[in-house]
Amino acid sequence: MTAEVGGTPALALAGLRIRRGRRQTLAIDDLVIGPGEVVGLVGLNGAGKTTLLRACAGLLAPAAGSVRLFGADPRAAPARRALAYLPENHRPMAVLRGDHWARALLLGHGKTMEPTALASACQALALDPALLGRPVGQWSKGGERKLALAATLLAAAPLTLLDEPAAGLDPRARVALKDRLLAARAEARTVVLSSHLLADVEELCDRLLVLRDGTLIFDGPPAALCARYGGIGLERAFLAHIDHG
Ligand SMILES: Nc1ncnc2c1ncn2[C@@H]1O[C@H](COP(=O)(O)OP(=O)(O)OP(=O)(O)O)[C@@H](O)[C@H]1O
Repeated sequence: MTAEVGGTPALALAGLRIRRGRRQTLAIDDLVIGPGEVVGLVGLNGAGKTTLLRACAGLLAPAAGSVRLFGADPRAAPARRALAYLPENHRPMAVLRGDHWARALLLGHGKTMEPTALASACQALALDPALLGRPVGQWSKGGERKLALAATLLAAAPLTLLDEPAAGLDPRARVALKDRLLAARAEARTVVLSSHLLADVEELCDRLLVLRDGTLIFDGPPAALCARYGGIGLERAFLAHIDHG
């Protein structure tokens, strides 16, 4: 467990157990994320990253234990107001215009949409705001992802959970996303993001969580994991830890 940075933790898990049928898919005994931390969640396919993020967002009922967002149950109104969550494969109805979808996403986070702010948020993610008046079904998948990210980040929630935010983005958009996340970090917002891109996690995150088979096997700065394996680089250190840690 890492101590909270100050005040109420943004996220606190205790004795958490998530099951699918009779199978346990997640077991986290103790995890505290303080306000202002930017945390990278990594693990091989099926390790439990999405399950953990969904549990934090209050979308999975724990078989045991608790999840607290700023001290509140994630399904309670105060926690919902503090949270912005973008799932991995969030797809809109194809007939929805981009700006209408963005409005719906923001409403879901309790925010109203300022058209100029949305246009700037799109530009900041290398998305042409001229697309906003067109049905999303006519956009590329990367365009949809950029819009979903723009609206989620525009919510400026105290806690943002992003499931593989960079998946499907081109290099320009990925760099733009990293700049937006670095800006969120500078504003002391708490962000937890899952990713398979270890270099991005190393660049963005103060803290790395490594999941293996639904359990947390590393919690600390990315540099500490590299140092443990003799400075072989984060990706190789991650794999060494998965295999032997
Ligand atoms: N709908 C489902 N029904 C049953 N089991 C599921 C379902 N979704 C995920 N699981 C199982 O839960 C475990 C964790 O899956 P999860 O999707 O959380 O992993 P992940 O780390 O996000 O994987 P990936 O990197 O592939 O996205 C896996 O064993 C997976 O098979």
